[in-house]
Amino acid sequence: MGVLEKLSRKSGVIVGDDVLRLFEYAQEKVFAIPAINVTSSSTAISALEAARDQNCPIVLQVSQGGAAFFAGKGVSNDGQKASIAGAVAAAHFIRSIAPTYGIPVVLHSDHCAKKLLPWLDGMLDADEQYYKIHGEPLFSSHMIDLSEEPVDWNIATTAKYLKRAAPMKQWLEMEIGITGGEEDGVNNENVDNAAMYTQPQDILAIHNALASISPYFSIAAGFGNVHGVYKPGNVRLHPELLKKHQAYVKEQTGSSKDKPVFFVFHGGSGSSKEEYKEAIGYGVVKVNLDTDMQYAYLTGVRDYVLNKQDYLKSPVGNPDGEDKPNKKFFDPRVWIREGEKTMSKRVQVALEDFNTAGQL
Ligand SMILES: O=C(CO)COP(=O)(O)O
Ligand SMILES: O=C[C@H](O)COP(=O)(O)O
Ligand SMILES: [Zn+2]
Ligand SMILES: [Zn+2]
Repeated sequence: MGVLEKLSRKSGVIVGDDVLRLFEYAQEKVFAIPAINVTSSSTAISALEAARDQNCPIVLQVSQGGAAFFAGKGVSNDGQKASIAGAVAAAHFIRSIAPTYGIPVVLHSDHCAKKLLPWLDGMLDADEQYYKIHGEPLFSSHMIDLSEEPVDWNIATTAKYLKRAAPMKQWLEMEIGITGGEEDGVNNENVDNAAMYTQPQDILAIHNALASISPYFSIAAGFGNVHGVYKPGNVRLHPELLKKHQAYVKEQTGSSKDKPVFFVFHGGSGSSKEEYKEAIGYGVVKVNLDTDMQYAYLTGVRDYVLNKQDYLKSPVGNPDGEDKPNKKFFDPRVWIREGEKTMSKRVQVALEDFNTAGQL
């Protein structure tokens, strides 16, 4: 008995009502799905492998910069061309490989600020083209992040995008309240403290505006979240705000649900198990993790290179003999694999922390 019973597609990229059912089930069983930022086939499979081994669903997401990296840093990103092409390529790769891992996968795109909207427009064009052929969008979901703009404009523009996504039953995640730290080169390190903590009235206004269009949306509400990892004590999270938002929306809308809102936890790296647990208890269904994964991937590669340095200094010749070839040490499948293993282990820790493990 698990989430697979609720899903029409049990393996590979899921869309539409399956995404809704997955998040509903997560709220009911009080777990969240880690959303792992992927920038390559290698990081994508590291996350898939972890979810397969823990028998659970996973969200894979590409940021605007990550998508450009997928396309290749040597490609011009004028007009978001590289970010669009890279996101589409990542989506096709993930769609093609995910069934091999035998788990449901949500295919998502991360923060899209106002100046990056041409990127989202380009992905939506690809979704609509895919929909014409396959009856479903290429991506399960996208994020729009107009949290730095005036609230009214944020809500009205998000609603416009949800209207475009709705006929495809595509999920849209939006942001209100600014996530601190850095994202896509936008520095929010000195942002006004109050702007980082969302007000319940804003959540209600969003809920009312979006629920009348489509049920397929979630809110990344600021509760002190910060991207990146900092010295302990520098970030103060207030997940209890999410509890207040749920109670306020329930009271104001007369909803029969105790958790009428699907929340997303941004800046998941560096938080404590207690913070995750509390936030998940208040209806967080997705926790974004990037920085911890970047570091985990590095450690495997770093330790390999440091431990094997005498075998990596030249193509031939190592401590075992000056004529010994080093090919089996510098083959990228060997050292990149070490990064995959350490990243995969870190994803597994998240799957346990968020109570995702074993939920299939
Ligand atoms: O929120 C994130 C991506 O949107 C990830 O944040 P971290 O890098 O802090 O894990
Ligand atoms: O926004 C948060 C994610 O960590 C994405 O980061 P990025 O823009 O450096 O790829
Ligand atoms: Zn943001
Ligand atoms: Zn984020």
